[in-house]
Amino acid sequence: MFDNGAVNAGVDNNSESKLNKPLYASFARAQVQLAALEPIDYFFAQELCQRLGFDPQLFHLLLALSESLRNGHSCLPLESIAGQSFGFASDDEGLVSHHGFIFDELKNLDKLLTELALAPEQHQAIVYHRQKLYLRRYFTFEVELRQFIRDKAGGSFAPFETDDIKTCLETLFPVSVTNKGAGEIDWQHIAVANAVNKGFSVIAGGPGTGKTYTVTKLLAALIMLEQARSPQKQLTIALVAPTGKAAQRLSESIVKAVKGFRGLIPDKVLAAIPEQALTVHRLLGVIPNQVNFRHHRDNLLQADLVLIDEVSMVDLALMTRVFRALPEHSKVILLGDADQLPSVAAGSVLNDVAPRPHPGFSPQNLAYLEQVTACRQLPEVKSKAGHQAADHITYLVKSRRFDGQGGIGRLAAAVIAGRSSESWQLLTRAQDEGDEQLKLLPGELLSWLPQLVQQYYLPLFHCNEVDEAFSLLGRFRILCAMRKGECGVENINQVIKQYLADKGLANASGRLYHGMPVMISENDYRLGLYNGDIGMIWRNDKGHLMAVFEDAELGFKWLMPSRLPQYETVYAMTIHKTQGSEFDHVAMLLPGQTDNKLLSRELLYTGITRAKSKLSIASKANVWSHGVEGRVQRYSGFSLDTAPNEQV
Ligand SMILES: Nc1ncnc2c1ncn2[C@@H]1O[C@H](COP(=O)(O)OP(=O)(O)OP(=O)(O)O)[C@@H](O)[C@H]1O
Repeated sequence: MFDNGAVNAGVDNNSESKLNKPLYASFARAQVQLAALEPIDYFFAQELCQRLGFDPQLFHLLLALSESLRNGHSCLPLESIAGQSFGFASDDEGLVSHHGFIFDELKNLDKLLTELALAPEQHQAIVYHRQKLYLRRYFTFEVELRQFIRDKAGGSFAPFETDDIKTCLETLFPVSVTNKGAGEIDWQHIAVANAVNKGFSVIAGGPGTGKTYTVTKLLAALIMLEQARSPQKQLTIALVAPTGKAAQRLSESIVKAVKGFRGLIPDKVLAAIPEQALTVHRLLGVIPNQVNFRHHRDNLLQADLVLIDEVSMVDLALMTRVFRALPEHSKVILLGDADQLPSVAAGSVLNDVAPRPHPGFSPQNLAYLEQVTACRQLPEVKSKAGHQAADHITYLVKSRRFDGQGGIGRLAAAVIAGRSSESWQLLTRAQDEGDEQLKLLPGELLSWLPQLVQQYYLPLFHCNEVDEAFSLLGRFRILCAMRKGECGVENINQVIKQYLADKGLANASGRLYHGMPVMISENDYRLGLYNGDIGMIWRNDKGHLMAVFEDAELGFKWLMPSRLPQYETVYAMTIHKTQGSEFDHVAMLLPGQTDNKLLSRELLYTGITRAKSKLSIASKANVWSHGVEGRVQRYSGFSLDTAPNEQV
């Protein structure tokens, strides 16, 4: 069946026996018909059809659902596939390699799934709800998370007096520019005012918009107000981020902000702001070799407030687990940049809770904000229906790092807005216009790569101390869109290793060498090393080659290389893996061809915004515009604004 070349050939829609028989004789036969089919999709669909019947439409819906989950969606909306072909592929000449399968129209698919009784209360492994098909696990996560957030947003804590908030804000924002003139709203001031009386808040904004600066003032505000209300009470605050690197950056930014606030904010208040951030996994308490954490709904965390940074990287399942482990009274503050790539695993929590553009505040919230900040220019929400999720979100818009004139900031803004020709012009003209920040690298890899290696990687071999080497390593990184191909991570790392080996410094055949930068590619909870952690191979005082990693408590953690979990060399890394990190100089390489599903404006934006002061890009014009025009879309059924009985 299906392997005679015709689309949907051999499907007997009327046959009684069809529901008992697998549609394809084997996985290999299915692969002949359907392009990009993975074993997991096939066996998932087989397994479920054993119970639900081998209806061809259902079987292929299940394949599509499994593929959706692999691609990070939390569900499969029927409208995204109804009437369309699935698994079809042809080559450049139009020669068909996989005939695929054509899905029925929406109303027929809807009828089929409705009749199968897959509603949430039916306790099937899959759920059909509001024309979306889910794996029950993800449906449950969405329902749960939405309810948790709504409960927090509903506020089960004692609010502060408005006058006290006003006084506190006057201390924190003494020369507020809130009313300086039209369009000059100080969103940092508004963000603190907005979050200080809520149980759930999101502060979102691009790089350098002052998220950490603002949230440090917010923590100070909460501590001041709490100390005034109950002097004996010490707020327990947990600062967390999804990766070790992001946690380290959060700690550093908070320390810097606290230092800058001395004199403005009482020392007693600043002393109560924690400066050490943890990874989300560490907060929840990893149990080696188990998916469950030490903290969960029956063993709650002790926290009055949990601040989660870089939320775009946190997936749906992990976020739900954090909320499950929180006591009822604890507040949650999420920080992140919703324009960045979503999490690797399924979900797009930040995007789902913080829709853009901001629809405005509800009249009630607006009145409160006007009262405590004296700002009269805030946007009011147009529609008054539903739950006011937008009241819990504030966007910071002004970058303090990129002044709007520098190339990196302008390029990032043009890319995320999808303005492909403008962004390409920024790149091509950068040289002529003397832009110090941007550079378009010439086409041939070997015409520019050696110079960057000499500038940034050769000096690693001349460092006497390991901390000097780490600080050098943190200054520059090559970011690739992909792993494979000439411009992929694997090839670039090999080319650099060979170049260094030719100079007698590195070892290109895979043996360890002094000064080799490595990145961990699997979590090892016992060693406290996580996927994405970056370290170096370094000769210790005794002359032994050791693996060394920066460590928040120890300074450096030294390990025998034989103990390392899986790792790879890291002169170049994927853009995906650099989320949560920044470098003074970034060189970003795009593939040579446009036939690449990974390219998207979110990917380019994430890569661009990893650069603090210099960005060099190697790309062809057509690949660049293909990337800027592409979008990452994540399907989910999650919305905070629907009424409770509408579920998800
Ligand atoms: N209102 C302000 N006045 C002066 N400096 C500010 C202000 N807001 C932010 N900054 C400075 O701008 C820089 C970036 O701020 P911050 O690190 O808080 O931004 P962020 O949005 O958290 O950045 P990231 O992209 O690193 O997450 C810091 O040096 C900070 O001290």
